[in-house]
Amino acid sequence: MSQSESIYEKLGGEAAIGAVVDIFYKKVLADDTVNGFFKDTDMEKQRRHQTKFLSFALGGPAQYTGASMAKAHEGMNLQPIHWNAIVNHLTASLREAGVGEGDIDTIVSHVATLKDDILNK
Ligand code: HEM
Repeated sequence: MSQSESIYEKLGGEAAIGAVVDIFYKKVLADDTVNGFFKDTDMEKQRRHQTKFLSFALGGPAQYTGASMAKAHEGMNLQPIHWNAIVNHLTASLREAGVGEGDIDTIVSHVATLKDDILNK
């Protein structure tokens, strides 16, 4: 186990992410605080989005070639209430998927570094 192993690798890579994606996806779409942002997003795109989202949040491989976080959320004018909802769904999904509390703390700390890039864009 290398010292640089990311949480993404530790959880089992892309396959393990799939389980979390399904849980997270259901929670996000069931939540009126945030589901409106995804109303024009089709299922296929949604799944890809969530997989990228989680890979990004978990420090996955540098295979992500999409927009910067500021660019990806440009024009959405996301506010703290939306941010908190997403982070809460992420935390609950990781917990349900059996990820340990220590790893969840690490993930939430990492995601927090993206906050300024994502809000008010
Ligand atoms: C927790 C931190 C977040 C991360 C790591 C994240 C990650 C991403 C990624 C990787 C993309 C795809 C960009 C691309 O394909 O070029 C994206 C797009 C998007 N994000 Fe986020 N995001 C976060 C927070 C949020 C929040 C708080 C909301 C709204 C409640 C949101 C709503 C969206 C929407 C609507 C899209 C576009 C989906 C589409 O392509 O139709 N994101 N995000």
